[in-house]
Amino acid sequence: MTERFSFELKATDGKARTGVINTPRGEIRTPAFMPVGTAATVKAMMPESVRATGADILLGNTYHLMLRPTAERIDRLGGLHKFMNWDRPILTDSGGFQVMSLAGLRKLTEKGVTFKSHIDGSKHELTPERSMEIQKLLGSDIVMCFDECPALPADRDRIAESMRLSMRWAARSKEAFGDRPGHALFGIQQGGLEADFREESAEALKEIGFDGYAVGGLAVGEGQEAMFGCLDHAPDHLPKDKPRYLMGVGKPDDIVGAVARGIDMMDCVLPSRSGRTGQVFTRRGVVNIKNARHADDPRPLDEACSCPACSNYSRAYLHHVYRSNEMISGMLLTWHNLHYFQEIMQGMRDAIGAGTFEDWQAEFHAQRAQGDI
Ligand SMILES: CNc1nc2cc3nc[nH]c(=O)c3cc2[nH]1
Repeated sequence: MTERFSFELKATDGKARTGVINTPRGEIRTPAFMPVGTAATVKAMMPESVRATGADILLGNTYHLMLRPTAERIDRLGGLHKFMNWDRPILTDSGGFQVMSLAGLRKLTEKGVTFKSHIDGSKHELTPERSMEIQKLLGSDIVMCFDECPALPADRDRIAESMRLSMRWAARSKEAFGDRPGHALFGIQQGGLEADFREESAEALKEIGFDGYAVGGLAVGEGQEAMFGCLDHAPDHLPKDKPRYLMGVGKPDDIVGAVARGIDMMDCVLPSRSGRTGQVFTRRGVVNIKNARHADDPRPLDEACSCPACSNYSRAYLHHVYRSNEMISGMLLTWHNLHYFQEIMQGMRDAIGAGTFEDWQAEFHAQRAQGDI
């Protein structure tokens, strides 16, 4: 077990990379997908089940936990790992993105943001310094800089102004983070879809120096074509020897396309949220389990899947418990979706290691039928 945080690049295939991030709480195999554990739980999953799907690391949300139960209470109770019974690595985001998408009555200044809680309307402030303090109280292994993620579409002036504010906040985040062996601080590249601003942001972050670099400002409604267009150049300016984390992505084909463009880590609520709304991801495409055509279908969701849902239950059963609004529906479908997302990651890690990523991608796309299956 290492006391330090380090990234080992094991192999590359084109722009795709595979490696291992070593942390005091265990290793993270890359490319890695992080299930989202918003309020100290990956919804509908026990932590041991999250691990059983193949996850090495999960994500916690600063915004939600600072409001309820508060970072101070989690610290008094031994930190987030102990609190939620997950002893492997946790990455926490810095809160800015959730403030802009969830909170009420927001006021943005050079200092930070003030806002009203979406839970009880109480007033709060987030600054780079406060975000670092909260993430330290939570005990997270990978801390994210406090940044501002502009809504797209936005004009170039707005994108530049926002990116430059985030770069000043990145420097303040680094200053406030201090020197914490075994813990990592990741900078977040901004710049919208503008190649010149993306390069300027990367240069600013490298000047400050971070343990890893996120590509932020994407998966905000720009669509896959625009996102991939940005990913065709944005990661190129980031250090090759540090992990690259694309925030908030995504659907299976988004994930594959991002890895093909040099991304090492991703997170998304899609597999868990979809597990609760009956949307099931399979190697042949999406199954909407609420569709009446499944009512008498004795087959599993996916014959080739080894998860508990596919091993022990029929589509007819899963259709029934979804329609009956039974809790086991969210449990089984979430488990399946997370299992499938981790299977995609393992497939890519193996293919990149073997130099067969092109063929793997071709097979991945060939298997996907259109629409419901
Ligand atoms: C679901 N899409 C999405 N989730 C995000 C989280 C983020 N956090 C910090 N900074 C970001 O730019 C950022 C962008 C994001 N896009």
